[in-house]
Amino acid sequence: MLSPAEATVRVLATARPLPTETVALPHAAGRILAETLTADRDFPPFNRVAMDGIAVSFAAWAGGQTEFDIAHTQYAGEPARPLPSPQQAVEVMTGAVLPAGADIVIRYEDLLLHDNRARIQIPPPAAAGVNIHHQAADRHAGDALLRPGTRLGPAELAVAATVGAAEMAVLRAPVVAVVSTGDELVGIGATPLAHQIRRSNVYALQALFAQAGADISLFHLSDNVEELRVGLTNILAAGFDAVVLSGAVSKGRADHLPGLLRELHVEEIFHEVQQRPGKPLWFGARADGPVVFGLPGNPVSTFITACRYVRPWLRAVQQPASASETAASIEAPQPAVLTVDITFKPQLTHFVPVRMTVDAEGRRLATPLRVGGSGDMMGLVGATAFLELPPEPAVFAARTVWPAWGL
Ligand SMILES: Nc1nc2c(c(=O)[nH]1)N[C@H]1C(S)=C(S)[C@@H](COP(=O)(O)OP(=O)(O)OC[C@H]3O[C@@H](n4cnc5c(N)ncnc54)[C@H](O)[C@@H]3O)O[C@H]1N2
Ligand code: MOO
Repeated sequence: MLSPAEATVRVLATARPLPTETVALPHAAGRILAETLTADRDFPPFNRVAMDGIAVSFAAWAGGQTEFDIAHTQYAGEPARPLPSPQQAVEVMTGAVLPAGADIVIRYEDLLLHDNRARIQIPPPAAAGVNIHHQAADRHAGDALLRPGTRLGPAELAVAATVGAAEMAVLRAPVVAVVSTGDELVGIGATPLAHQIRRSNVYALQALFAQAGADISLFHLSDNVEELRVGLTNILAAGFDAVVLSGAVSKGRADHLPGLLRELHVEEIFHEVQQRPGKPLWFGARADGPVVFGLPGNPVSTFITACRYVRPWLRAVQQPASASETAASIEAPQPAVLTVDITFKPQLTHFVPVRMTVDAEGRRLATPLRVGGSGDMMGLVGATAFLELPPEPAVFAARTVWPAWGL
């Protein structure tokens, strides 16, 4: 049976970068940039007044002059007019261009204004430049600001807007079918009969994959082989990048998926991984078609295998071929200190949902949550990561360090 590390290699080997498309800036939120966005001008583009007040010549003020006639007022959005003489001042508003000839701004709070004259109430500082955001202080024209592979969040979109990127090349979002299977499952709006439960897994998967940038369609298929065959045939032909199934991959008489997928020309890449939860995990791919994840149906197994295998695949297909730091940007576990002893005897990698905290020395501490078993989805509430404990040793002592995957 494959280890989680070997299974990961096989999953990621199927990941190809998605094609690029051009989208208008308001539609780029959450997408992965596929080009370099550069500064089209200096930032700030001019010496920008940073406080409302007056602009004067520092040399005049430092030379002893404390009263200045106000020559005119310079608002933000007006072409710059110079300071007529070093003995005068210009009233300036935040965001205005600093008048040529002035090199310091004094806030209204530090002035007395009377009869078009300003008297400065504070001593001059050591040097000019105060309350001025100097041209190119942040970035120079031509500087690369955002590189391919960057996920476009709020800050990145503001940068794109300020350099005038009204549209930009991004990777197409992965399109993913999330499919629940099982005759015991009813919709969330239904009142289940005594032998039924509401389908919950697909909503966890939908939220998880949406966070990872995917476009998701939900489906439900019954355990009836004929219905499964027809439903799967349609889903496999519908142009999805990935099909993620939950349930029906274990050894039960209604666990038809592995056989059916083979019949539908989805090549099995592996079935079963040396892990708990999630041992029955199935993974395959169809030539010129989607990859298919068959996640074990128990809710904790579904969730952890989705985090551990599907999400890295979604990240990998969202790395443009031109991105330089591909390997680094693919998710990696972080070391964390286990806070309690754990004993786990099976020769399986053990995934343990934990809540992470940081101690006074900055160490990341992992405290296991009380999860009743892989059916106990309630136990996952509050989890912020899961530990990956190897098959050996059977006893994991408090204060030892293990890899943790963030949720
Ligand atoms: N004889 C064996 N039995 C089982 C084995 C095994 O190795 N030998 N493995 C166990 C493990 S481990 C797991 S995990 C489960 C996985 O089974 P399946 O993937 O076939 O999943 P199902 O049987 O369809 O469902 C399991 C469980 O999860 C519930 N479920 C399924 N889908 C949903 C959903 N969308 N929302 C909420 N709950 C869902 C389902 O009702 C079942 O209770 O097999 C063990 N058995
Ligand atoms: O290993 Mo299964 O995935 O625990 O319930």
